[in-house]
Amino acid sequence: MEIRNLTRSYDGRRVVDDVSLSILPGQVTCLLGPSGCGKSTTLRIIAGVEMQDSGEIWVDGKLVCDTVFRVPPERRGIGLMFQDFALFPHLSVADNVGFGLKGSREQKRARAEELLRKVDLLRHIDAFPHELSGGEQQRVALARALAPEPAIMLMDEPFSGLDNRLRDGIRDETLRLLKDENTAVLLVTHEPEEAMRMADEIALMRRGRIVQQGAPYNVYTRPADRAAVSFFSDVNVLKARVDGALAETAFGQFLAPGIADHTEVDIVFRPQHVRIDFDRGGSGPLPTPSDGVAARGVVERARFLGQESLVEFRMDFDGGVLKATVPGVFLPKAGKAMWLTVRRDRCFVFPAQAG
Ligand SMILES: Nc1ncnc2c1ncn2[C@@H]1O[C@H](COP(=O)(O)OP(=O)(O)OP(=O)(O)O)[C@@H](O)[C@H]1O
Repeated sequence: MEIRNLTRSYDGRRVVDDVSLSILPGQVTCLLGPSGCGKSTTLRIIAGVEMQDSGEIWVDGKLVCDTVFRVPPERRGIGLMFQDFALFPHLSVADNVGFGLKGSREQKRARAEELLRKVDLLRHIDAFPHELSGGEQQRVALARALAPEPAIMLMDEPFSGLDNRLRDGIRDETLRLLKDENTAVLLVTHEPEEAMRMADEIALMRRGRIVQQGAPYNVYTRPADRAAVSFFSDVNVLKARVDGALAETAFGQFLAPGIADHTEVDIVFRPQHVRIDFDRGGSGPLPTPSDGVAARGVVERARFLGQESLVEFRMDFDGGVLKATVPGVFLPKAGKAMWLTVRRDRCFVFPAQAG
């Protein structure tokens, strides 16, 4: 499926702004972004329940809709799965799954059996929805959406109604089934973890626009801007000014290629890329090319978060706070002086943003 330059405004405000995307068979593309950025509107336009102001949607080289021509939703070969998926309460599991299918009763039953076996619910084929747990109902909804063999599946926050314990298992199972059926998937979510877990491709959306697109690893390690870094994790930000393609900081110099002299920059890095060293008689580790210069800070607070510990330092050089995470348990006492260094290859330098 190819989406070209979709635009949609409400009351003069563009909520979908020139969105283009390709979605391939057997791949999960995640539309990831904060609440209100236009993800659901994009999905509703693709589903055909909402009209765009401009732009086109193509499937398999055929035009599905532009501003004049429009294939109706039910003839687009698109399956839908939304957060508030509703099974028909008065129909059995088998009839729910077979609902959108053509053919004889036996054929519908056979397809329902095939899919229910795949989601491991064959034993519940004659049960009614209220007899199933939330997670089981979700799997029935997935089987129902996949039953007509849609070439494309649109999923809008499909797992957000489930409790955490169930969610990981159902996500993985859903992924396996979608791959098995070679479906092209567009999944909308506001949770970076979900996108990282599910996606072959992430399209990061902000204020109606796609600001970055790529494999999860690339989007995470080569973010387009400061907001893209902080969307995925906590960040630390150092302020500096460029001089001769270098930005001078208490952690030493950072390369700022392509940024004009005198530009204010943000040097952004994640807490897991801060290294902590103990104070040795008032000094820290010697400078290295990979870690730069050490800067002194005093522990303000340390908390154990389960897999890792988060330590906040009040830094000597500007009185600001920097965060560091350390795997396992590391809970130094407040007031203890330590030295921080930052992995150079994990820092991003961007022209400064306000705030
Ligand atoms: N029918 C409508 N009329 C007017 N404004 C709308 C309509 N539908 C959506 N909007 C507005 O468009 C913006 C984008 O909404 P949309 O639901 O696409 O965002 P989203 O990224 O999916 O957010 P969420 O994750 O919270 O659902 C919001 O500000 C919303 O208030």
